[in-house]
This record gives sequence, C-alpha cells and structure tokens, in this order.
Amino acid sequence: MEDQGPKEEHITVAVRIRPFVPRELANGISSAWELPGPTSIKEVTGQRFFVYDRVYEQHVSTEKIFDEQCEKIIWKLMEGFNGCIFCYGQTGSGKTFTMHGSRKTQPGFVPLTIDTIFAYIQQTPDKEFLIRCSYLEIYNENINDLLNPNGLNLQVQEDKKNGIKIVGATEEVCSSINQVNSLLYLGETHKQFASTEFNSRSSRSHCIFRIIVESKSRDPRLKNLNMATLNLIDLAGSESAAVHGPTASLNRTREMKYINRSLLTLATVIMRLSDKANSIPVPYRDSKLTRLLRPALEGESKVVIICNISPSIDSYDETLSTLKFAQRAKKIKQTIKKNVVRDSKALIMKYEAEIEKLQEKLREMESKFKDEAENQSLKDEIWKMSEKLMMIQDEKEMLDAKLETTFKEKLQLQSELERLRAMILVSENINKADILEDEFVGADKKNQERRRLRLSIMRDGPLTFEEKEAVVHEIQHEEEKRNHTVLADMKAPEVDLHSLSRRETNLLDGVERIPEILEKQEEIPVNRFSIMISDNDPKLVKLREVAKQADEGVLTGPSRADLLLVIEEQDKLNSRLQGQLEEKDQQISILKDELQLCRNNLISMQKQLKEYKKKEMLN
Ligand SMILES: Nc1ncnc2c1ncn2[C@@H]1O[C@H](COP(=O)(O)OP(=O)(O)OP(=O)(O)O)[C@@H](O)[C@H]1O
Repeated sequence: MEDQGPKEEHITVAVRIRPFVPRELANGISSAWELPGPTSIKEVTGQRFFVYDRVYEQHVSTEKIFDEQCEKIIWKLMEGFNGCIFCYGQTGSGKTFTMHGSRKTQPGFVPLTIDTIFAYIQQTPDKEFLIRCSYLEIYNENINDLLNPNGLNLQVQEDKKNGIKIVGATEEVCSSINQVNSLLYLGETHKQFASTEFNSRSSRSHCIFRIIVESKSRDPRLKNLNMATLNLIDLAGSESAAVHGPTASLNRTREMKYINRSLLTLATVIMRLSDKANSIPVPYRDSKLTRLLRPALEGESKVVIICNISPSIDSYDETLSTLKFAQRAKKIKQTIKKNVVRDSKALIMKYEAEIEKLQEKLREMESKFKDEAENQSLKDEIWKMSEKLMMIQDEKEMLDAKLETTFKEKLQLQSELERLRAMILVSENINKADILEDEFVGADKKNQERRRLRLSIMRDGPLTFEEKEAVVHEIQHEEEKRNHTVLADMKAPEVDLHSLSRRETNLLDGVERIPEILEKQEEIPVNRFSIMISDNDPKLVKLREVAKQADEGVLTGPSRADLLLVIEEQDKLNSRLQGQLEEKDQQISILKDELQLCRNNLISMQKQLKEYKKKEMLN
C-alpha cells in the first residue's frame, strides 16, 4: 500500500564529522568533539551534548550515510513525494565531499541518488517515468543556470498552484545515468570555486541539483500521474574574515558577505519554523536560498539535513554554531502529502500526446516510404528490363548478321559444289546416274558409249587406245563448255554438226544434256564418288598434255592408275565441300533456332516493359 495519508513528521537531521585533513594533522590539532553514541555528540573538554537522528564518526562512508538517511527519500520521490537533502556546515567541513564526492573513490549523494533512481525504474516495470534535471547556483544572490552559461540572474516565480519556478532554467530530460553524469560534469565547469585558508577548492555559491520525476501507471485505466521534485543542495560554507586572511580581495569579501547573509536567513527561517508557537512571520523572502527552500521547509518535501562538522578544536565556534542550527532544524515538523497531478500540464502527458502524434506521423511516413520504395523497385525493374532488352536486341542483330554471313557462305559452297558437279565425269552411283541419264537421254548409242567409257575407267587393267582418246575428248569438251559459259554473253559461233567428227558429235550431244542430268543429280545422295577437275589443277594440266599427245598420235598415257588417282583426289575435295555445306546447314538451323528464341524473348520483354510502364504511370 502506498503511503498517501498526510502525517506529521520531523525533519531528519544527521551530523557527519569529517576526518582530520592533512593541514590539521600537520599542525597537530586536537579534536574538540567525541561521540558517546550513534546519535549523540559531546564536547571533549566541556559539557555540551547534542542528540540528533544520527551522528556519523570520521571514517563512516558516504554510501552508508546515504543508505541510512537518503535512500528512503529517493523511494518516496519515485512514488510522488517531494524531497530535499542539503548539506550545511562551515567552509571546509566536507559538504561537497558528502554531496558530490568522487565517482571513482567515494561517490557522493548526487551520484548515489542517480543510481538509485535508475535502479528503481528498472525494478518497476508497471510504471513509466520521465526524469528531468536542472543544475543551478546562487552566487552573490543571483540564480545562475549551471547548464547554460548565458542563463544568469534567473528570476524566481512563486505560484500557489505550481509552487516555485525558476524562469528560464534549463530542464534536461535524461534517459540514462551517463546523460545525468554529463550534465553534472557540464555544471561543474560553470561553478564558482576559490581557494581559501581552509579549503583549496571552496564553493563560493549554493549549488542546487534538481531532479523532477514524473511517474504514471502503465495501466491505461489508471490516469493519475505523480510528479515530485528532489533538491540536492550543497550549501556554501559559513566563514569568517579570518578564512581569507588580511589580504582578501574585494570579490572574496563580497562573496563571503552574501554567503553568510543567506545562511543567516536560513538559520532564522529554521528557528522560526522550529518555534511554531511564536507567530512571527518566517523571512523566506530575505534570500534567494530560503525562497527556493520554502516549499520544502513548509512541508511539501521530506527533508534530510546533513550537518558537516570539522573535528578540529580550531573550528570549535563554527562547529558549535552548526550543531545549534541542526538542533533547531530537528524541531521542525512537517506534514507531507503526495503530489498527484490530474491535469495535462505534466510533461509526461504532453510527451505521450507528442509521442502519439509522432507515431501517427511515422506511420504516414512509413506508408509513404513504402509507396516510394515500391515505386523505386518498379523503376529498378524497368531499368533492368530495358538493359536486358537492349542486350537481347544486340544479340539479335549479331545473330542476324551471323545468319547472313552463314547464308552467304552456304551459297558460296553451293555454287562451288554446283561447279564441281558440272564437271562430274563418273560417279560411284553410276548405275543410279545411268538410270537417270537414260531417262533423260534415252538409250541412244552415244550415251551408251559414254557409260561404257565411265565403266571402263572403273575397270582394272590398261585403257584401250579408244578409251584414252575418249577421256581426252571428254576433258577437251569440259574445257570448251567452261569457255562457252564464260563467254555466254558473247554470240556463240555456229557449229556445223556435219563437219564434226563422230567423236566430237558424240561428246557435244552428251554435254548438251549434262545440265539436265546435273539437275536430276541434285536429288541423288551427295556423297557419291566423282571426278572433279579444276582449271589449274596439275592433274588437268597433265591430262591436257595427254590429250595433246593423243591428237598428235603419240599418246602414251595416262594409265588407269593416274586417272583413278585424279578421281580419288577430286572426290575427297568434293566430299569435304559437301561436309562443309552440311555444317553450314546445321549452323543455319541452330542460328535460326537461336534467333527465334531471341525474338520470343524480345517480344515477352517488350510486353513486360509495357506493363511496368503502365503500372508506373498509374502510381
Ligand atoms: N568524510 C571525509 N573523508 C575524507 N576527506 C574528507 C571528508 N570530508 C571532507 N574531506 C576533505 O576535506 C576537504 C574539504 O572538503 P569539502 O570541499 O567537501 O568542504 P566544503 O564543506 O564543501 O567546503 P566549502 O564550503 O569551502 O566548499 C576536502 O579536501 C575533502 O576531501
């Protein structure tokens, strides 16, 4: 159960006595105080005796004091109760050591408070918190913002509903310990310090580190919001003129005057508050410090005062004054209420509303981004597609060109083959050729002779003279025919068939029909055995020679073997060309297939591209 019911309690006052500092040890200064029990302090030589909530001896750690006196205030703060912890005491008595300490060696109340707050948040998953921090100093009665070097002489605004407000003070929202530490570090760099007789780094101002905690249940049905403030105050130390020595500067003297005056006002306020029966007004307005502390001292905060004292007999008067101040403060009674905020002024509410708005914005942006991303991916797709299209078009053009070249090559081969065929004298498929020949030529005598000639070449044994003569004439006729083709455009000379010898007539007759035979032979398998004779062929040259010799009647060759050799050579060439032709045919058919594939691809890509473009236009 949360403690919400108002009840009266005393301010907690504890005394901390610091160890002797090196200066005191060097001077062999003795102690003026002894601690008879955990809550009491007594003069070593006199009878003065004081009792507090707790008195801490010299070697007690700051952490132990924090655990015993401050931790409960932090827990209350997290539940919505204001808190105020301050260190009071003469200069050099250990206030800054207690409040700030050193993170590494002995952390003070401020770092320990921060750790406790964040640990509490971590252990309270059913609530949400918002932490804000500000860091101020009161220097020469001016409130300065330690988090903003331009925030000087800030004004205090008092308002019954909202309490005390320092206009223009920086309030940083902190979500981590490191963030708070950075603020503290920044504040330290702006703080006013000076070296005095008692302290080489004496605070010349009252420093207030303020933490505002807003908390709210995560349960949406519970609308109440708690808001509480904790002030951690490191007061400047009261000091006498002796502290600065006879050569004190005007600045030091002025600082001292302001420090002492504000501490005196604080002491008076505490005195008036501790004596409620006395109806004399409390002079809060006499100093900025008491104006700021008013809500806390009037009962809005749980207050812990740590009174720091020196053990030294040298500081006896100042320590006595501190102990009297502590005694008066101990008498102050407070009725503390929990701060419950029901309006939407609390920052956590504003932030939640802001978060809701931002989330809405984020959702809008996300959907916009999604659209844009989709658009982008569409554009990328179109771009990729266009590139692919270009590639396919290039490929197609290349294939077209290749196809054209292959066709040309094929035509060349074909014409070469035709030329060869035109020169065929005999064929392995002679029977088939003969049948065809018979069909076209008929079984006339001349052709029978031709066939016999061809067959005789295939036979073993030497050629007869007539056979040799026939071969020679056949060759001569081939030459004439070729010349005739070359001179086709020129008027062919009239041939008197009656004047020709029987042999010439036979050959001419046969040759006239050769194109027809060849046409028919196109249908015959191309791998036939045939003779092919080219113009410059050395074998033809030889045969020409043989023919010439035959004409002159001195024919001695060619032998059957010579002719078969010629036939074989020519057949090889013919079959090679035929093979190349087939290869070309195959290439053409592959290219045609590839081209078709390419065309199909191109068409489907163009279609896809069209669709994408349509889609893009719609977007
Ligand atoms: N409990 C302690 N243990 C060890 N050293 C301490 C302790 N308290 C104070 N000191 C040392 O005493 C010196 C003065 O302490 P500190 O600066 O905290 O005094 P102060 O009261 O803040 O002085 P001022 O009012 O001038 O700022 C420092 O060197 C500090 O380290």
